Amino acid sequence: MTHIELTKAGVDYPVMRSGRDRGRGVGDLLGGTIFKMESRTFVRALDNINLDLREGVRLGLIGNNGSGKSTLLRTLAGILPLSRGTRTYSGKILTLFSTVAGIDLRLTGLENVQRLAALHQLDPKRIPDVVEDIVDFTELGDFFDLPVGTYSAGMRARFGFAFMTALEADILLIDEVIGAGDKRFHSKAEKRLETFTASGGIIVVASHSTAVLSALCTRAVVMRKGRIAFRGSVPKASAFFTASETGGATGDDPSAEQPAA
Ligand SMILES: Nc1ncnc2c1ncn2[C@@H]1O[C@H](COP(=O)(O)OP(=O)(O)OP(=O)(O)O)[C@@H](O)[C@H]1O
Repeated sequence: MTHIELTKAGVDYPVMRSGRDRGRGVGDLLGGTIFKMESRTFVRALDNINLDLREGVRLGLIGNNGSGKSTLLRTLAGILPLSRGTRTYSGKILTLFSTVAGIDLRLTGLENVQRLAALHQLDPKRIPDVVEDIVDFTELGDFFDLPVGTYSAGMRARFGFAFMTALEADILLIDEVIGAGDKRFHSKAEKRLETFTASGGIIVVASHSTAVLSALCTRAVVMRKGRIAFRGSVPKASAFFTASETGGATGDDPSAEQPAA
């Protein structure tokens, strides 16, 4: 059964530090927590994260700059090792971080699909169908035969999303890149993600846009200084996030301690 789970997970980045102590920023909302241990400096980017994601979940991550969304996605993906806690998963994980890993900006959309298909060991017989599906979904038209480097950010988001969702993944992890797409793309993406989770897939999307998360996700967690400050429906999480930005919601939400999403 497809699942991905973090238990009491934490990530500390070791950093070089020579600057003086400037104290906390306004409201102390930005970034993780800087601390010293044995004369070395670290940024605690994730702390005590409990997430148990099961089949059919579409989870959004929301939070200020530096609150830990990208670190959490990379931890879920297994790209970053944990400093504490455990990660277990079953299923094939694919990521869409800023762009598709392995893409060559000098090659056309079509050439990239052919290359990436080989990289992902796609059955060559499937490539024509995948190409047709991507052309249809992205609506790139003649741009499909131009180098991907000539695409706008939103066009690249369309291309990357269409390619990743055409592969047979169980868990999709998507960062801010999705926010570059327009409304039409988000509504097409929503339908595709619905189908993906209906057949048992898991999706985690990080975005600053509550509109994007409302369109793509059914649940959300609010990250704050590397911790889960709130978890619940997307509208409730958005309201909590907005209130916390204006000082109306402080401290971790008690429900955040429940490993459910
Ligand atoms: N390579 C790194 N080395 C040291 N610290 C890092 C590194 N990457 C991230 N951090 C720190 O980890 C914390 C979390 O960063 P992360 O990129 O996960 O946040 P984010 O929520 O994705 O931010 P944003 O919304 O700005 O993209 C921040 O304090 C950041 O300074």
